[in-house]
Formats: sequence, C-alpha cells, structure tokens
Amino acid sequence: MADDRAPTFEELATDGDVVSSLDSKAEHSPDQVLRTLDRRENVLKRTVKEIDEVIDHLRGAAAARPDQNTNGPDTTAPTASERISTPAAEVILQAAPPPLKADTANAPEIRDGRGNGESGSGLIQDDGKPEPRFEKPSAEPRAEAKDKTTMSGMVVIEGDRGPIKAEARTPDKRGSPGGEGGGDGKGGGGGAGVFHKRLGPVDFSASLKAGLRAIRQNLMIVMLFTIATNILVLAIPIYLFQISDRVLTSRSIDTLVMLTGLIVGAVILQAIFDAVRRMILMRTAVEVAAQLGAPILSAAARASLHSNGREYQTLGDLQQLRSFLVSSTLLSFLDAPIAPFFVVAVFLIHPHLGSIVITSALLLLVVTLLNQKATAASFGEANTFQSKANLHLDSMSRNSQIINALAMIPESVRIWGRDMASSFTAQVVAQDRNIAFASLSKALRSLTQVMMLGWGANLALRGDLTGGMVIAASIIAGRALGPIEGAIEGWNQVVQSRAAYSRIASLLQSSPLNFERLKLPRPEGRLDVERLLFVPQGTKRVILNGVTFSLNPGDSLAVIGSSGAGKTTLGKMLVGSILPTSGNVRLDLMDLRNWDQRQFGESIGYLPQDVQLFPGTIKANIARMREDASDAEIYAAAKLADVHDMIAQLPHGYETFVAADGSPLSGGQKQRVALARAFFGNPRMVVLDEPNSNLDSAGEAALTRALAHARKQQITVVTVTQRPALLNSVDKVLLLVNGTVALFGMRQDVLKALASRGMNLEGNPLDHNQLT
Ligand SMILES: Nc1ncnc2c1ncn2[C@@H]1O[C@H](COP(=O)(O)OP(=O)(O)OP(=O)(O)O)[C@@H](O)[C@H]1O
Repeated sequence: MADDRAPTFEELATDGDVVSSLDSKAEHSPDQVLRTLDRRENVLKRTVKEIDEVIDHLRGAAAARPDQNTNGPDTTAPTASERISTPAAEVILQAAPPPLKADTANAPEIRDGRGNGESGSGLIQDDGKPEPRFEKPSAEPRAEAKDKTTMSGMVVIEGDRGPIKAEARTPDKRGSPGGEGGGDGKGGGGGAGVFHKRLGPVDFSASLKAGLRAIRQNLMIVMLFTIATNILVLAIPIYLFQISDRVLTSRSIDTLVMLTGLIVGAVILQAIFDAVRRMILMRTAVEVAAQLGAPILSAAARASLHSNGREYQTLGDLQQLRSFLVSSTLLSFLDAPIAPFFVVAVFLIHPHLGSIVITSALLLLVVTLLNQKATAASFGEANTFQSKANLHLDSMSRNSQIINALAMIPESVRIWGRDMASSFTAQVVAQDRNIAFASLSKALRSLTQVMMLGWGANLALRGDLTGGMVIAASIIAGRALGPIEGAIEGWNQVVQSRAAYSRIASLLQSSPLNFERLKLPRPEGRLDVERLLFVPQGTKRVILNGVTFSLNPGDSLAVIGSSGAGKTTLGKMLVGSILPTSGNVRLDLMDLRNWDQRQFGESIGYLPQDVQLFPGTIKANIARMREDASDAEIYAAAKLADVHDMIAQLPHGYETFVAADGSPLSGGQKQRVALARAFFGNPRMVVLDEPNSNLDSAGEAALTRALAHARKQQITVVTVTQRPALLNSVDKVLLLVNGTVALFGMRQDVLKALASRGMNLEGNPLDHNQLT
C-alpha cells in the first residue's frame, strides 16, 4: 500500500514546474543544481515584476474604461500615474467640494406640489409683480447632452480621488439657460456664466462598485499566489517523506543534497509568493480607502443634515474594512478553498487518516457556526456603544472651551465612560465566547494531530504506511484545518467588517447626492412659502404651523417674534438646512428639495445665528472655501457686506488666519465676516439670522448699509431679528407667534397693526421711529 501511495506525493510535488524541473536534474552535480536555482530565482524576480505590471495594467485599463464608455456610471478611478497627470480643468473641479444634490426623500410629493406652485404663482401675480422668466428650463439640458461625453468618468477626491461622476458636463461658460438673471456677467443677479458652473452629478454606487472591483481584481491575483504558496507548502512534508522513505533506505548523499536544494528553493519561493500576496492585499486596502474615502465623506456630510452626524463614523467603517483586507483572517479565508485538496491528499495517503481529517473539519465547522451565533449579538452591541462613545468624544472636542470654562470635564468623561463601559461589557461577553470557541477549535486541531499520529503509527505497524508518510499526512492535515481555525479566531473581525461594509454600502447607495437634478435658470429670488408644518422627528411638538407667505425678487423681510416662536427654524427651512414635515419652500417656483443642491447653495446666502468660521484665512472663509474664487468676487462680497474696512484694520487683512474657535476675531468681527460669506457669489436670496446680535453701533450701521446695498442689487433678504433697529431696513415684516404667522405685510402696516393691538417686539412700547 505504501509503495502505491508514494508516487502520489511525487505527483503532488511535480505539480509545480519549478519542483519538477529541478527534480529532473536531480542526478546532476550540486553546481548544476545551484545554477538552476539561480536561474529560477531570476525567473521568479521577472515573474514578480511582470505581475506588478499586470496589476498596474489591470488598474489602468479599468480606470481608462470610463473614458471609453460615456453612457454608464459604472466607472473606475484612475491609477496613481493618471492622477498625477490630471489635466488643469480637472484640478479646478477638484478644488471645489463634491457637488451636492437636493434631497429626494419627498420627491413624489414635491412633484405633485409643483403644480400647486404654479397656481401659487398666480397668487403672487396678484401683488402686481412680474412673473419670473422661467419658461424654458428644460431645453438646455437636452442641448448639453453632447457635452456630457467630454468629461465623463472624471474622478475627484480631495485632489486625489472622489465620488465617481455618473455623467459629467462641460462647465457652463455662458451662464444659465436663456441668460436668466440679467445675463450681464456680474451685476443684478448676473455673474451667471461662471456662477452656474456645474460639477456634474456623482454616482456613489459607481464609486462603491469601483471599490469592489478593485478588491475583486486584486483578490483574483492574490488567489493565484495563494494557490502557488499552498502547493509549495507541501514541500516540507514531501521532503520528510522522501528523506525517510528514499534517502534513509538508499543511503544516497546525492539524493539528499538534491532534495535539500530543491526544498530550499521551494521554501524561498513560497516565502516570496506569500510576501507578494500580502503586499497586493496591502495595496488593495489602500486602493479601497482611496476609492471610497471621498464618496463616504461627501455622502456622510449630506446625510448628517438630518441626523446627529453619526454618518461621519462611516469613515471609521472604511478603516475597519481596510484592516480586514490586510488581516490574517482574510488570508485564512483565501486559504480555505485549497483546504479540500489537502484533505484529498491525506485521503490518498490513507483513507483512515483522511476520515480523521474530515471528521475534524466538520467539527470545526460546527464550532465556527456556534461561535458566530454566540458572538454576533454581543459584538453588535459593543459596536453600537462604541459608536455612541465616539460621537460623544467628537462633541467634547468641539466644545472643549465650554467644557473647560464650566468645569464640565468630570461629567463629560463620565458620559463617555458610561458608553465605553457598556461597550467593554458587551465585548467581554463576546470575546469570552470567542476565546472559548477558539480554544475548543485549537484543542480539536491538536487532538486531530494526536489521532493522526497515533492511528498512523498503528497503520505503520501494520505495514500499511511508512513513518515518513505518517508525519507528512499529519503536516498536510494541519494545513487543511488551519484556515478553519483562522476563520474562527478572526470571526469577530469578519462580523465587524461585514457590518462596516453594509453601512458603507447603504450610505453610498441611498445618498440623495446620487440623484441628478435638472439644471435650472439662475433664480431671480422669488420666494414662496406654502403651509409649512414642522414637527421635529421623534417629538409631537409643532414648531411651525401653516406658515405661508411670498416674497418677490428684491423684497426684504424681517421675521420678528418672541424667543422660541420658531424664527430660526423658519430661517433654516428657507435655506434647506432642515426639511419641513409638510409644506413647501420654493425659490423661483421650484421646491428646494428639487433644486440641484450645489446650484441652490451658490444662489443663496445664509448667516446662521451661531456663527462658525472654518479654520483658514478670512478670504477663504468669505469665499466659502472655494479655491476657484477670484479676488474680485471676495472683495465684492466684503464690500457688499460692508466689512472691507473692518478687515483692512486687521494686521494681515484678508490673509488673517482664523482658528477653529474663531480667534483672533471678536464675536462681532466673526459675524461680519460671516455676513460677507453670505453675500459671496452675488446670491439671489439671503437669510440672515440675528445678524446684529454681536454688533456694536458701527457694525449695525454697516449692516444697515449692506441691507440697503442688497436691496439695490435686487437680492431678496430675509432677516430674523428681535431688534427694532433693523426694521427700518426692510420692506415687509412677518410676526411669528408660536410657530404661526400672526401678521405679515408691508412694514408700516404691520407695525401699525402691532401698535394698535398694543403688541410690541420685546415687551416694551414700540419705538416711535418704527411707526413712521
Ligand atoms: N429639532 C428640534 N427638536 C425639538 N425642538 C426643536 C427643534 N428645533 C427647534 N425646536 C424648538 O422649537 C422652538 C423654536 O425654536 P427656534 O430656534 O426656531 O426659536 P426662535 O424663534 O429662533 O428663538 P430665538 O429668538 O430665541 O432664537 C424652540 O422651543 C425649540 O426648542
């Protein structure tokens, strides 16, 4: 029986051509053998180089595909070399953040509402104002259809990679279709040409697919190396077998030398193949992180609008995925498909030994399944608490000043510690079980080895096997069971990575940024607010109820009311930073949810109540961090907001660097820079929430001048205020009481009505000036 089995090992050994060719020269001198080995090493080096080239080629081909196929979003990011040679046009686009698209959550409802909006336009015409020129918005996109092919497949990522564009368009040089908004370049709603440059839609699903494709392509290459590595792993058992059954019986030194040389070559080759596959996996991990980083951040930034910002943690999920790709757990999974061949090899040595391995493998599989069942829930719970703790940590870092000033460190740490403790508790439960199952699987494996050797010895005593075959079978069995054991040990990582991937996929696939919006004419600034109802999610409290009003282009409105009346909420709704529970906000008749987010953002300005500046220079802040902003545009915004003089007083002027906490600017200065930011790009509608809350009298005077200037520019301005002083700068006033419109009309009429009802803005008698 032993003699029958021996050739089987040789067959196994001769599967690799390196082994076989050396074997065939076994009868030659050691010098020849060494020369052969040298040659083989060179061949190996060349092979590794060629494989590197193939990888590059595959990536290059995949990246080039989008350029050839302009119709589909299924594109791949460029290789590193392609990125370096990014043309200038792309660089400009990269400078700007990824394009945002309006939220589509309520799209069907909005489309129905569009009809309502048209009837709403009739109401507005009653005011005697002209109907906006808005008739032919759909012609341009069709006319642009040809241009779409010119820049397709462009990949943008913080200067490196980014969301894949579903279809790209040539930036609109002429401005909005039909020359809407004056079409005179800059003034009076002009500047339409450059201002309405579109970055084109993005397709996060395509980014995800490209990331997956990168993984798949590289894994296929890794699999080839894995097969080669696993074949070469057989070298040691074969060596053992040959020594005990051939060398020791023939007492041939030549055979021993030849065999040793052969095995040394095989072991070196195996080590190199193993290193190469790990290197490819490492590069795959980097590739995936580069492919998906920017799309995830873009999608998270958009999704966080309607949540507490937990979507940003999806970047952590990407990190998890990256770690998994370079983990030994993945290698175990890659080795797993080859394990059955090892089992067959043991079977060929002796069916009894094969049966032992199969029984052990089945038992290990059962242990794996039990392990999965026993640990999945606890690991999930641990991750949930860990996420909560991370969120809290994030808010701590943002509020470090207040935490220190109010000595809130112990409380903040306690809250973080509570979540971490819950996470650790769940982790301990899960890890306890995982360790128990891992130990069980280790014990099973060791017992398998004992059984193999024990029963093998018995078979050898009976003359069915040689000693070398028994040891070889034991080593091969170890290789067969290794992947299963590795999978059990790394199961936690598998669970976490799977969850991380599904979070990434759902964020990218459900992102509203995926949906392209029709490119509309540059708005004139007509605002229609229709029956707004706002009930915050998870509450039953009505914050805004049936708010309805309209403004014509160039109108200025002050929203007044007591604290908590809903003024800020209304302001946020006008700029789309929160969505109404029902009702519509329309700019130039189109519901905000149906505007292209990027175009809408460029058409409006917003000064929030709680002003935050980005770390960067004043000019960058005014320019909304856009690198393609011209100095003239920045200066124009500063002049319009009347902050140029204030900035000129700063030691470094426009180049003054603003830290994350706003220093060195005072609260009032920050507010004025933010005012200029609101007016940047010559917006058609601006919402200012308490713009004078931090201003001194000079600042208030500047604000008044800015509002007058805005009126001249026909910019629609909505100012949320509680101060009477600003009322002189507006045409209309809206009084909000408990989320409903109590009064709305021309300033004098509203103020008179207030006075006649004995009402006031701040609980005091009305200022006489405001009545005139
Ligand atoms: N997301 C939310 N969840 C629950 N309540 C909210 C939410 N947003 C606003 N509110 C509540 O709605 C009310 C109106 O808030 P809002 O900030 O709009 O008032 P305001 O008129 O601007 O007040 P102030 O003049 O003091 O700034 C407040 O009572 C506030 O607590």
